[in-house]
Amino acid sequence: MYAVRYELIKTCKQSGARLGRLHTPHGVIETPIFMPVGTQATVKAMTPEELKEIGSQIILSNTYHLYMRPGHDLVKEAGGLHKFMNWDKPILTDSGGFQVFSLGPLRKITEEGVNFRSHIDGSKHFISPEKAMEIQNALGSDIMMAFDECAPYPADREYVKNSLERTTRWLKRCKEAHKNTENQALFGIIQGGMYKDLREQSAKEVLAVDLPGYAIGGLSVGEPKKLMYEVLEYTTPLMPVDKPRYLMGVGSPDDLIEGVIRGVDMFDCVLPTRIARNGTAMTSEGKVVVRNAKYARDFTPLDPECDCYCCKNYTRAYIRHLVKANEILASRLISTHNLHFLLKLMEQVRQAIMEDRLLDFRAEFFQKYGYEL
Ligand SMILES: CN(C)CCSCc1cc(N)cc2c(=O)[nH]c(N)nc12
Repeated sequence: MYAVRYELIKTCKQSGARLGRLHTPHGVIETPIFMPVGTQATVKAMTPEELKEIGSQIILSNTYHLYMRPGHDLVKEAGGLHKFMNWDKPILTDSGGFQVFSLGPLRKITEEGVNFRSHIDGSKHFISPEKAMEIQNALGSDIMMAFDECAPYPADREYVKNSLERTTRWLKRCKEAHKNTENQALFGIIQGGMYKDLREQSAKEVLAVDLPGYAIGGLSVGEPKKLMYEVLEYTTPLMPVDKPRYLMGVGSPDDLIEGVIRGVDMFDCVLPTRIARNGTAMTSEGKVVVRNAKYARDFTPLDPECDCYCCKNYTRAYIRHLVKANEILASRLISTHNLHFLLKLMEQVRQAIMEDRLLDFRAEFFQKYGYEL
């Protein structure tokens, strides 16, 4: 019996996309789902109440960051991550693999694990699959990601093949080290870069490890969108239909819709909150860079079609003023809007799957947002 169980509700007759429900110890999640990212135990600039208000069903946090600060033992002492950050819905934690590999020259990979220096104070550290599991077990997240290597892009075949094979060996060690299987679900991560035969090999090896869910890693690492869609096209069909499929690190509006059409159920991305802090909003008519002078006397909302707290109460002129004055409220308001925009988009996607019209919805949305089909 797993801690997390996926229920396939319906498949869209027009696109093949899936409508599902993910049952977790902290509640049920309607999929396809976008997961706001809260790397350091907070979705930046947002309170848990505000996240619930805009419809967040689950949030992400990060093993590497919380291990480095404040330490997983402190979070455990606080009663676990849910209690520590006052979030009583599901939490997914990434394993830290991606983060330690992003440290570049500061890290050394061995079969045992990864030696690296802290991005905070340069101190030496070591994370192994076992350590990544110990940390996530201490955090108490509902879904824990296996410790993997996300190969860089581009990367040569030899490197990608050796890396995916080590990721498989690490996955087996993660499963071996997993305590608390009743309350926490371990997801495996399929790698293989942009090579079809290596994706097939990684899928075969990772799916041979019986787990409640699986992710597609190694994408959204700088490759062209078309290449990501191509890899998805031949990877998702290899995955079981009765388990959730999580595409890691993906989150622009077009990528979410294209990913759902290719059979993905779960997504995460820092994009909505990151661009918010740079003063950029996602709106139904495309991006609005609100710091732009043309909005100085624009007394209309960020998005005329949006019913979020920001769009109901503030104008572009006011938000531009806050951005120019580097006021904290600018980040709060634009983050609220951008997250609401993506969560609302996924709600419309789920509705379109229910009505067997997701391809029509894509055409309508792309036309308005200014995307090319
Ligand atoms: C908070 N986010 C920035 C981090 C969560 S998603 C990170 C993330 C993003 C991408 N693109 C690929 C991978 C991958 O292949 N493996 C792992 N473990 N994480 C990944």
